[in-house]
Amino acid sequence: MTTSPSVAVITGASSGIGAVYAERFAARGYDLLLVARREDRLRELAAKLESLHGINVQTLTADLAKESGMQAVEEALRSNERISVLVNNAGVAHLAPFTAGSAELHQADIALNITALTRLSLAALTRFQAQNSGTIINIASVVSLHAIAGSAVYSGTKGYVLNFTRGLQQEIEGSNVRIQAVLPAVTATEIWEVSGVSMDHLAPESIMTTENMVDAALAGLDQGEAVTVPPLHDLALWEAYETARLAIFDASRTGVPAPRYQQ
Ligand SMILES: NC(=O)C1=CN([C@@H]2O[C@H](COP(=O)(O)OP(=O)(O)OC[C@H]3O[C@@H](n4cnc5c(N)ncnc54)[C@H](OP(=O)(O)O)[C@@H]3O)[C@@H](O)[C@H]2O)C=CC1
Ligand SMILES: N[C@@H](C=O)C(=O)O
Repeated sequence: MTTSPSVAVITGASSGIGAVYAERFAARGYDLLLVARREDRLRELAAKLESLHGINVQTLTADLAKESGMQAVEEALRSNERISVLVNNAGVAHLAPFTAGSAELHQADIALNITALTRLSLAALTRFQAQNSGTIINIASVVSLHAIAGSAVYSGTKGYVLNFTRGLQQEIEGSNVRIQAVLPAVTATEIWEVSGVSMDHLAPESIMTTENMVDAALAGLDQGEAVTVPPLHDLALWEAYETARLAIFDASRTGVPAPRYQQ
């Protein structure tokens, strides 16, 4: 009896980081379900990966900032029992002063970066927990840890992705389900043109290729990391940050205002 390959669902697979995740999961023998709005790009990538790797690739054209798009992907995640990987990668950035953006623009960015990621995680994780297997990869950002002028909404959404992932990781502890948060820094993709900041304005030495970013992130996944920061060389910095973060949380359970606030 032959068993069908598992399926990896990759959102935002029509360019950049998502397209490389598609290639890497194809090389690992997965069938794919590729999601984005640009159908021509998805079909082109699907044809290439099918012919290179002999796998089956489905495409789903969906706007994940819209209810109908979210529902279409939720339905696939709920109904296809072969899906064992979800890469929540689709995301958008508009890097400009907060008050220069409209309510509609901010709402659409939040819908894609937060709402869609949350709903697709729910659809996938419900089944993954029931079958005690499956992997979710959530693409956050180093700006999950820091915000600068012009990145308030984008950093806010990516902060959500990191903390949301941390919460889920606590809930699945002890099971065979895996959830990883990936925090890329500057990576050479189209997101920069969309964001309003050209990559030409960035320090060339700070820019990582999509291939290096995804390969490092997958190495982190294979090593069992919960949070992977591909370009961070000094791991001691991360460990100090984690230690301080947890220490502040624990030390805040005093029930008493700190002396500096007592008048
Ligand atoms: N590049 C960087 O420097 C960094 C990127 N990231 C994150 O990496 C992820 C991937 O981005 P990246 O590869 O850089 O950028 P790209 O712009 O190359 O890719 C974004 C992907 O998301 C898809 N997408 C955008 N809007 C929608 C939508 N409304 N519905 C469905 N799909 C959508 C795009 O496809 P389509 O337009 O066809 O819909 C595209 O496939 C994002 O979450 C981003 O925040 C994090 C840190 C750094
Ligand atoms: N995507 C980048 C900004 O647009 C980032 O997360 O650093």
